[in-house]
Amino acid sequence: MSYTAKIGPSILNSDLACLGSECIQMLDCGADYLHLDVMDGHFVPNITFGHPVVECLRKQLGQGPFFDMHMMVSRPEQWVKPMAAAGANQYTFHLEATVNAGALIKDIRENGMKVGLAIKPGTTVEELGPWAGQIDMALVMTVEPGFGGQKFMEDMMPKVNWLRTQFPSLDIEVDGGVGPDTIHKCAEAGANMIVSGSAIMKSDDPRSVINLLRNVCVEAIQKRSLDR
Ligand SMILES: O=C(CO)[C@@H](O)[C@H](O)COP(=O)(O)O
Ligand SMILES: [Fe+2]
Repeated sequence: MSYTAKIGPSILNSDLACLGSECIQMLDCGADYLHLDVMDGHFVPNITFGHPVVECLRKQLGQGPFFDMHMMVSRPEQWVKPMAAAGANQYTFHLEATVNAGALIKDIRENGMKVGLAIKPGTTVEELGPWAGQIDMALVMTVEPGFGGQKFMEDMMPKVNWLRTQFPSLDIEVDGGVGPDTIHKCAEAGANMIVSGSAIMKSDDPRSVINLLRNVCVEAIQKRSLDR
């Protein structure tokens, strides 16, 4: 068991006019990484930002913070090089958005980034399975991608459980509606990379929320290791 609990705030619902300082606040509050949601208005019915913003963030924040790019875009192949040049660390693309996941995985690696592979709620985890040995992280969406602040879909947990059983060392991320009320389900199922947007951003005490999410995850990881 080589994975650890990591909390990645999603800055989608933050004040995007102050993106840099919002990210710095999250890191100061103990975030392990930043989950940056890229939407193209085509793969999802919303638009956010692209690699020029990521480049500015990297300049402002320095080399330290880990940027997990959640690419909710129709042609993920198109943005690999620009995102790598902008300073992205991990390129998480959607399985539904490509016809050649193998070539894309190779390209992401050749451009020096880690590989994340995401599935929407309607995609079965068995479709992701064949790629799991070639990626760094699997992202199980727990809402329909496109917007922050939606209700957590508990019926996605069997996917997480299946992945944890089949791939004991894989980083498994959950994203959508995750906060203090839903973290236990995610942690018990085996998720270790926790994306949380509104629950952290809207809290008066983001540090406590981040700590709570991490503690629940750490406990679940310890319990799983004792049960083995
Ligand atoms: O990718 C997405 C939405 O498509 C997420 O990263 C959300 O932005 C997370 O926000 P909450 O659901 O936690 O508010
Ligand atoms: Fe996301």
